[in-house]
Amino acid sequence: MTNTATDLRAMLKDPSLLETRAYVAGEWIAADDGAVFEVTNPARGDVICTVPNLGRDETARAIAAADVAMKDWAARPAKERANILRAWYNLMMANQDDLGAILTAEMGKPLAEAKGEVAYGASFIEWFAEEAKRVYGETIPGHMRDKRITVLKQPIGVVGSITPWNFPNAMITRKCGPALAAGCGFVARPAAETPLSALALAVLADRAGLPKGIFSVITSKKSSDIGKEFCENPTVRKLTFTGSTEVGRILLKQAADQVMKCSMELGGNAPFIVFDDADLDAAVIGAMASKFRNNGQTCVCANRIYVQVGVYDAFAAKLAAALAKTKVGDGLTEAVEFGPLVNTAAIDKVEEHIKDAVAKGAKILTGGNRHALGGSYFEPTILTGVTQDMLVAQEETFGPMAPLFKFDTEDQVIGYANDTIFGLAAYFYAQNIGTITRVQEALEYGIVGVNTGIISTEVAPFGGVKQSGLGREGSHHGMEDYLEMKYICLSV
Ligand SMILES: NC(=O)C1=CN([C@@H]2O[C@H](COP(=O)(O)OP(=O)(O)OC[C@H]3O[C@@H](n4cnc5c(N)ncnc54)[C@H](OP(=O)(O)O)[C@@H]3O)[C@@H](O)[C@H]2O)C=CC1
Ligand SMILES: O=C(O)[C@H](O)CS(=O)(=O)O
Repeated sequence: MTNTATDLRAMLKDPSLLETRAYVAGEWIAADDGAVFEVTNPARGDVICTVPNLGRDETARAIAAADVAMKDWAARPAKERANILRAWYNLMMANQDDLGAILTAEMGKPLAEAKGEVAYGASFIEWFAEEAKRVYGETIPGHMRDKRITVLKQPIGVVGSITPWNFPNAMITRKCGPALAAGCGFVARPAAETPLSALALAVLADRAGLPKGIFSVITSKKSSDIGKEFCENPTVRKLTFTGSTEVGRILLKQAADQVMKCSMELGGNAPFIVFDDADLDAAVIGAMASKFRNNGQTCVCANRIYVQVGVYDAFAAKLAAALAKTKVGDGLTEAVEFGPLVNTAAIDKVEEHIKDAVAKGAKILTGGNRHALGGSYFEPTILTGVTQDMLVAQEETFGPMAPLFKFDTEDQVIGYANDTIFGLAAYFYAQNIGTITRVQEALEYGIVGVNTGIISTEVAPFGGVKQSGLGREGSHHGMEDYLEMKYICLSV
């Protein structure tokens, strides 16, 4: 093993996808002041490359270019936009291996999972290429003899986008797909930890024929200045954000000054409930998928696992046995289920939750320590005897730690599950149709998985209630966040 930059370039079929300049107004640029910041590989701790550290001036230029470009882009026939988006989708899938390798290098998720994210991300471009052709208005019977009423759907305008490091490909395409399909201009600011996936998408966007200026990628070490430019620049009509509820609140406050339309995909605290009559083997498969996907660094992952008293011990033993078959390592060089966490700060949160739970009576069934590989690797962990008074019941762990809570009755576990400010995803396993009907209705969440631990798809409306967000992404509903409705009253 040499270093990531050398190994990565050797892996890539198309090394030009490892782009290290920012993409602004259709040009590949450095920062105005020449500043750069490092992009590191969390699996090895080495520096992959540097990218430009852009600020508000470069962001303002990207916004202005998007505004100019969208005049023609929005005026094109929808099928023209659809065809270009479809060409972009085709290029993403044709370069899936390379995009996956770049994603693993900068974020750490194992290569198989990274390639899966590329396909998931591409599916939003494919889906919204089709939705572009179905932005329908309506006519309404007039309220007076001489009145004719129509309703138009028009692109909302230039969109500012801020996304997290945990899905550095799909979180961008889940936003730019509908925005570009609707005819909007789009300025993306990816997380500082993971700019390379966004830049690779821009390389392919250019090749697909997206008009210069309609899509820009702002790389920056800090995001707060970029966020302020998005919120204060009068040309920006929409802010779309995926990340923590804490930052979502900051952005909503900033966006209020211009009464800016916002889409917010925020934090979660997903309950995963196993009833006595559940298919336990299926529930274990679901828990492994939901809890440990992306090393638990997922807003919809199971954060609290509630197991009914009659099957608690059996479920715990089966889950531990399944976990024992998994492998931790560098996702670029070997087939593993667990890579490193994105950084060592992420480990601090996991350790804090474990320490707090054990201090309050929980037991470590497996794992519980930093991994022997060092760096930001952590042992996949299961805790038993977890209770509602522990930190993990109220905060996202965002790491490979499965806390098992015990419950007695349906009413009790619904109360536990809903006792949080979050409302993104929830899951439960049961066979009785009465239980299923009552529980799916009683859970206060935007997404409910019934006898499944994976709910992510481009065809369904993804989003949360309470403090997990505003709006929906994916499905035909996903277009609405990037359209304005215009009511025309014609007097004849
Ligand atoms: N609902 C959903 O679909 C998802 C929700 N999340 C949530 O995100 C969190 C984990 O991701 P994480 O990246 O740590 O979340 P953060 O909220 O810390 O960061 C998300 C993005 O916001 C940027 N950011 C941070 N502070 C500001 C600010 N003041 N103004 C503008 N932008 C800012 C970050 O930039 P930088 O990091 O470069 O500083 C990053 O690009 C978890 O809570 C998770 O639940 C994650 C993915 C999906
Ligand atoms: O970042 C996340 O957690 C994603 O929203 C999860 S998903 O869309 O891949 O389910």
